[in-house]
Amino acid sequence: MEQFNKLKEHYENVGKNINMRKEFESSDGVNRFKDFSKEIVISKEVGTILLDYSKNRITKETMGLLLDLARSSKVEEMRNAMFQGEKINITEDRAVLHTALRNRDPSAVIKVDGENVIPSVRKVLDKMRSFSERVRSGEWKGYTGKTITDVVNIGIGGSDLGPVMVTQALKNYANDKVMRAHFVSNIDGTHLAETVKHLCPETTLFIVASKTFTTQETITNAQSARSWFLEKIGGSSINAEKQKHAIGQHFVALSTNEQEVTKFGILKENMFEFWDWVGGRYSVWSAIGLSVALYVGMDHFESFLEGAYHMDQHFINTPLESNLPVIMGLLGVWYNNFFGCQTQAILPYDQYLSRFPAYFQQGDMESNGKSVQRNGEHVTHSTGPIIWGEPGTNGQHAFYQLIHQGQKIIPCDFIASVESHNPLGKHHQILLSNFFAQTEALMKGKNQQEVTNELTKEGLSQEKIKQLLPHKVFEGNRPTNSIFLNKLTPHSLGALIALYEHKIFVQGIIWNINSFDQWGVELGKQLAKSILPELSDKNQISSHDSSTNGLINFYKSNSKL
Ligand SMILES: O=P(O)(O)OC[C@H]1O[C@@H](O)[C@@H](O)[C@@H](O)[C@@H]1O
Repeated sequence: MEQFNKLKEHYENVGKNINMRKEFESSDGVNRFKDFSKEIVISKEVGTILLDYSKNRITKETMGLLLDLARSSKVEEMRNAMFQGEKINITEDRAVLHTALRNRDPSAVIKVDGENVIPSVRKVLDKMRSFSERVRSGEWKGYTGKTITDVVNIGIGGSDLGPVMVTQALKNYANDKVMRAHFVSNIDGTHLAETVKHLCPETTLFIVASKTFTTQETITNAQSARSWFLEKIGGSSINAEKQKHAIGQHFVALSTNEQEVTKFGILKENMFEFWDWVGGRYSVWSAIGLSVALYVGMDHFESFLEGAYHMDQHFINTPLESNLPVIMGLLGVWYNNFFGCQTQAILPYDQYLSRFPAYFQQGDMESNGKSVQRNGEHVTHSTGPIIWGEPGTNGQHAFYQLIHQGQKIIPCDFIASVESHNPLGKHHQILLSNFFAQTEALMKGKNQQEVTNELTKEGLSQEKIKQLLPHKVFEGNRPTNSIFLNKLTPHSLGALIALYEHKIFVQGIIWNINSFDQWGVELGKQLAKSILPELSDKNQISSHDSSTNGLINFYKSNSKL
């Protein structure tokens, strides 16, 4: 593509030689923050989100060329198509409408196959409100008449990671005396066993969360949870009618598949519906968010939706050059496709956001980990990066060494809030001083002269200085974005997640891939299903490759089958 070639040329002639420190120290450097940062107001109460992207290897020309690439890749047209409900998920023939779930415009009309989806969305939200209020207030009782104190969300992937991350992020808005939230995802029996160990069946509500309601891990965990529950309440000593009543009070489902839900034994009225146009990894805004609503209350959940809606509005209405998701998406393309960077780190300086990187590992890698273009042809360019990260400052004492002095360029997103929920004396200022210092250090580095001066000041001999010098030099020029919130609230969290969702969208469009299917997760599932029956007896097998046979036969010989 012409724009790609232009960028390639720009990279060769300018981009690869950009030295950020020199740019900041040049006469124009004082304007660099003003030129390469954007502040958007997300709400009056919550304030703004600031994106500082000045510590990137870019010039104004780079940004201009990247924006041309976005335009020529039809980012705006595809964005509008997504918001309007066109079936842009072509391999599954589905619309992509997680944005409809958080649309707060009372007169919104968004049609899929000629039908406005908004009334159904609002109906489910109403149902979530009335249910969560009844449970939280104690009006909804367990089978022995006790108030529910614990919810266990059983789901995996998109039916788990969102609720896990958001409940963790909004812990400050919850009251553990009203409700505690637990999550079971892994098929490893340990996860369920350790979770229910200290729970009382009379006061526990299980939420079975699965879009398809056929996911092996979730259904098996749900069946085992039901067995645990029934056994605890008296097992076969209580009659079928009583069992049915008890299940009705303690099991609800979040799904698109009514048939499977009722087959499992969950009452239709206890099912919270969503639709095939909600992708699993984009489903926290749907009924999948029920555990969040139960944990923090529906008002906070709706405020979370509102924050995302604000970011949606920003994404739709703002010119590309001031559009946060577009800017972040393009910077990612710049490093991925021109510098050959393989990974992208997400580093929240906020303990509440400790699962944010893990959440976007699925969000980004399941969306853009593709090798085939929308038209079925193989891509000839690099696509989705490897996403990873941990909260600061923990990461600093673990893997930042490689970011500072390793051979790989790792673009990093630093995320922090001006105001902390737990400032604890100086804690928050210490945290923020690290947030500021790291991006400065990564950009600036420390040159030979600076190291020499420092060591001389310490009184080291010339010989020792010579020995240490190469080890203590920091090349710098490591790119970072800083995302600064006023405060982590349901509202700003919603906006932050939507920012990343749309960034992923922009990149998917530029790479011309379908960000909304996930065929890559199927093969392993299929093979596991065919291997499972082979594990039921001691007979040695030879139906696989020698490695797989060897592993299975080792298990068979050594287990107590
Ligand atoms: O919500 P269910 O249908 O159980 O799927 C759970 C997860 O399954 C995985 O294999 C992926 O396809 C994810 O996108 C999905 O979120």
